[in-house]
Amino acid sequence: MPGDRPEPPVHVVAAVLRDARGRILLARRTAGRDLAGAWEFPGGKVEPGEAPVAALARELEEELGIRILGAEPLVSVPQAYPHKRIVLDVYEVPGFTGTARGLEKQALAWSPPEKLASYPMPPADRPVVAALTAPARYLVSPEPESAAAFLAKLDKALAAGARRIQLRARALPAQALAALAMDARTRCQAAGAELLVNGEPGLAADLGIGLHLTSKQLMALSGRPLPAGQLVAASCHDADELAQAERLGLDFAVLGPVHATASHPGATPMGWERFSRLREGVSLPIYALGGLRPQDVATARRHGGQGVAGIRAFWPK
Ligand SMILES: Nc1nc2c([nH]c(=O)n2[C@H]2C[C@H](O)[C@@H](COP(=O)(O)OP(=O)(O)OP(=O)(O)O)O2)c(=O)[nH]1
Ligand SMILES: [Mg+2]
Repeated sequence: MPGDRPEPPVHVVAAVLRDARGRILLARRTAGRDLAGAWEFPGGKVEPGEAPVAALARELEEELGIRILGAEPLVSVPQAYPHKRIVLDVYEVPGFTGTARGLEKQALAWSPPEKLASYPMPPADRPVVAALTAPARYLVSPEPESAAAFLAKLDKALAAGARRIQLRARALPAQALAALAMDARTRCQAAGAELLVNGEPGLAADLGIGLHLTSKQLMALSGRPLPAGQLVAASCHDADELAQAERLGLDFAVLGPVHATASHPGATPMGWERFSRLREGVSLPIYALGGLRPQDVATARRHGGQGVAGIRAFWPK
């Protein structure tokens, strides 16, 4: 209907609580409620007029019997469910007093971060788990001028902490690209970083590295092109592409352009509001791309993003 506005989302606050061993607390939703049986981050709905952190403190006192000593924003995930929309606003809690107990008869579990993904959770929680366990920045290589120059930059980027990198070299002949990807793989492995190659499923399979699909490749596929455990990502610009990325079981997507950018002058920027609305329709982790800087991670996280992706601004000079 023209002018029809969707219901405003329900604001939900939830906490990342850690024990002395770094494990994170999950609570199981009890029978008879929506999403019953799913494991979630403890929390609940913000009441009218209530500040989010006050709501968080109240919910954790009611549900777990603890008092929090602070709360730092982690990620705020807009998510559309069949009968409602929510914003799952998640905070890192640096400390708390008391012992967490399931005061509403809910089961509790302390999970190491790397095991979180093995718990069945509501769709809105997948981006939260990704924010806790995967890199906030995704570096996309500028078209390499020479192999040596590219590898020198890669070394610098890895030394500066880059942990997820896309080798995008659309102009290189196949053999030169394969050689460069092998050298890059060695360096990324040594640094504990992930490497994805743009647009080359065969090369990714041969080298056992990740694959970043163009939106055109994404839409032509009918299944996931590499086994689970080998990263597959895609460039997306709209709801159909994101839905296809989710259907294929991809690991993450890049969505943009958020702002105008010199590398894609013809594309219409979507802005943060549209980024959030598109994010709502899928539960994939999504990097924002387009006219962003590495320091825009917090802004991306406020709109439900995993973080930011970029080309020039993201590489050491
Ligand atoms: N607390 C929490 N809620 C989540 C998570 N993921 C997710 O989709 N949700 C959804 C489930 C619910 O639809 C909504 C939270 O509502 P709720 O029913 O738990 O709220 P509440 O604790 O205030 O409980 P109630 O008194 O209204 O039953 O958010 C999560 O990780 N933690
Ligand atoms: Mg609750």
